Amino acid sequence: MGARSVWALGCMSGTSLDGVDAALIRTDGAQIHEFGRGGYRPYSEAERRVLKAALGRWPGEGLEEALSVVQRAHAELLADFPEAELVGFHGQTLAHEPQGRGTHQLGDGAALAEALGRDVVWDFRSADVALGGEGAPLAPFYHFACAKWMKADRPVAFLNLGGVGNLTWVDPRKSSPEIPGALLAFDTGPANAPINDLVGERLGLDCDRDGALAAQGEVADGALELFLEEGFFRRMPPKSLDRDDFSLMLDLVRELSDADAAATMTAMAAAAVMQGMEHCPSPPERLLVTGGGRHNPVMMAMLAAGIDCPVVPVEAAGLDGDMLEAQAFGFLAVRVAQGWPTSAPATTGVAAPVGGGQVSRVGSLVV
Ligand SMILES: Nc1ncnc2c1ncn2[C@@H]1O[C@H](COP(=O)(O)OP(=O)(O)OP(=O)(O)O)[C@@H](O)[C@H]1O
Ligand SMILES: CC(=O)N[C@H]1[C@@H]2OC[C@@H](O2)[C@@H](O)[C@@H]1O[C@H](C)C(=O)O
Repeated sequence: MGARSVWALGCMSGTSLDGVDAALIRTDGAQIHEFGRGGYRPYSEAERRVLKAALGRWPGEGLEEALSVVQRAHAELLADFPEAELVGFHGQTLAHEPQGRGTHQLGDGAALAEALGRDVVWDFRSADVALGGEGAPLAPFYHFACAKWMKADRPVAFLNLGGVGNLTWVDPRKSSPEIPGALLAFDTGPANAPINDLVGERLGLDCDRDGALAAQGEVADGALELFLEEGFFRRMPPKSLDRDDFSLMLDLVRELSDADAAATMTAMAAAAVMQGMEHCPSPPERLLVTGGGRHNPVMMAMLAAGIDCPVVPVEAAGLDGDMLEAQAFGFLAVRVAQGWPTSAPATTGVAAPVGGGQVSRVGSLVV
């Protein structure tokens, strides 16, 4: 493919199970040349129930209905983007045990390529896990490109507050042409997923919108301390999590009122990030927050109170925090098509830099 810049369409169905994001990005897999439009296809209540019931399952474990939800949602959304030359299809993570059974993103990229008539890159995480890596997070190489795009000249950190949280520290002054040099990345801990589960179970809500419930509650310090005793927080990065690895959180807040439980879980997500910040090799100039959690003012205020550098949404740097992960998988798709790595020892703990992803070609990309 040389260093040609292509319009890639990245699509992400995240651990929050709210829907599929898609975003266009023009890139050669090293630099961001232009951002394009994005789109969103929410899952219906019934679809979300099907996906939730499929969580924790592996291929061959009765996933036909969930697969058809994922395929249909993506095909519908992606049909609105005829200008895409290449598609990066993350799929829906159902299970993630990098040191155990592997990692499982539901989705059939070959079928999607046929349905769309576009080349599709998919199954981004398996190769990394096969080489001893965590398989996640994979956005860090894209965060590095964002730091360059922003013309950052000092270390910055990116925090994604999705269902799970993940942090990337990047020094934009150091890099090689194909592998970003100075990076450290890892999952920080649970973020929105347990809060969604709490308010879903107790109040039938999708999420604690704008932190309205948490704002009325008191943080239960005892529960917060027990949470921080989890072994995950003593592990050195790189490290990653499955969506429900911290299901004990619901037990820790079971006796609390709705508002106190929401406040405590929000504080848990923020405290996990504060612990994570201690791993940064040097203090970042600022912490740029992406993902749905940046819309939660209670979570953002807790982070700002506990972190030494400014904590701001990525919009402060001209980026789009609702689309950044989808853009990341468009960017990574181009890297895979180039034969370039998508992860490295410092981002996933993989033995050597590796390019994940299967490529299902139907010939849309002129190389
Ligand atoms: N206004 C808001 N107030 C509170 N929470 C919000 C708001 N908007 C979004 N969220 C939270 O953000 C979540 C969606 O975040 P996002 O789309 O970044 O997650 P995801 O991509 O599914 O997860 P992951 O990054 O773990 O794969 C919602 O499910 C909700 O919990
Ligand atoms: C296994 C998996 O799907 N992990 C997701 C999840 O959601 C956030 C966090 O946990 C991160 O590790 C990853 O997603 C982002 C997009 C990543 O790979 O960078």
